[in-house]
Amino acid sequence: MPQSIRLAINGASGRMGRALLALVREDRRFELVHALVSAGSEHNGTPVFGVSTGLRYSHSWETAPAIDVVIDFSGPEGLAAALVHCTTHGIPLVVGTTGIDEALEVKLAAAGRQIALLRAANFSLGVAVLTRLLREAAAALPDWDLEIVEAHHGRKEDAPSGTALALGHAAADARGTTLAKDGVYVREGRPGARRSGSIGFAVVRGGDVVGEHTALLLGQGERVELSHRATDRSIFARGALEAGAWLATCKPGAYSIDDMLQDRSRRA
Ligand SMILES: NC(=O)C1=CN([C@@H]2O[C@H](COP(=O)(O)OP(=O)(O)OC[C@H]3O[C@@H](n4cnc5c(N)ncnc54)[C@H](OP(=O)(O)O)[C@@H]3O)[C@@H](O)[C@H]2O)C=CC1
Ligand SMILES: O=C(O)C1=N[C@H](C(=O)O)C[C@H](O)C1
Repeated sequence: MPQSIRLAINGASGRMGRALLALVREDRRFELVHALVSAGSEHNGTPVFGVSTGLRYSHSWETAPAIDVVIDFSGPEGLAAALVHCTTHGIPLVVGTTGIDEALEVKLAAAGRQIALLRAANFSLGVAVLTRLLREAAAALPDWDLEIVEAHHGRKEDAPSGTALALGHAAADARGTTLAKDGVYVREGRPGARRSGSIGFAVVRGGDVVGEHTALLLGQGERVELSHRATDRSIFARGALEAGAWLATCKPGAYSIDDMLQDRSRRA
């Protein structure tokens, strides 16, 4: 049997981190060698899988052992630190964190020229298909109004979600425009009539909603609704692990989920 992939999870104590730990424990492709949390975390130094395995949560990259791939679901600050470690040591990095600002975007673009880096705002297969369907619908119905509505749990920190923005970028691209030009994120007071060609975003936050996205294509007398509803975080974790196993075999470069799916179907 080939050697297992030495995996580090950045953000290991979070909602996504816990979903990953539950799967990794049963996945013989991987050996979890480092589980990172924030410097102030209550989990720091405590056992990850119970005392018998010896692995403890850590806030330090300096004490990291040899790693074959890092999966990050930590947030922008944690991701910035992971980027430094991965680019310094040439380690492939899977990025799930969303809500990334311009400065970090620039660093990510640079890192994608040095290491194998795969980013996805959403690791579910259903959202990959939804994105393709939306591209097609947005291009086929160029004059219809387009609005993207998303809903998430009340603890989510960024808005609109990374997935909503990725859907918006895909639709804008299919219509030959950009979100910088046509995205509308706030409507309040008397914003006036809807500007033709704009792409609007609406955000719902509350409860334990895992993640829901709907693209509304609104015509006169009819509409198309394309929706995806995640009901279990393990779908994102499973997708991220597939990405990690694949990325560990890749040369440096910036990759997407579509790159992985195409490469795997070519090899099959
Ligand atoms: N691409 C996708 O498919 C998905 C993306 N996401 C995105 O993933 C990110 C995380 O989401 P979620 O798990 O819900 O968030 P949580 O807040 O539940 O988890 C964040 C985790 O990151 C840790 N952390 C915070 N700061 C640092 C740091 N500086 N270094 C290392 N670890 C750190 C926290 O540790 P502690 O609190 O113990 O200090 C915690 O374990 C978000 O950006 C979210 O939008 C979420 C789901 C799916
Ligand atoms: O924070 C979350 O929970 C999620 N974040 C991602 C996003 O911002 O799109 C993906 C998923 O919807 C869950």
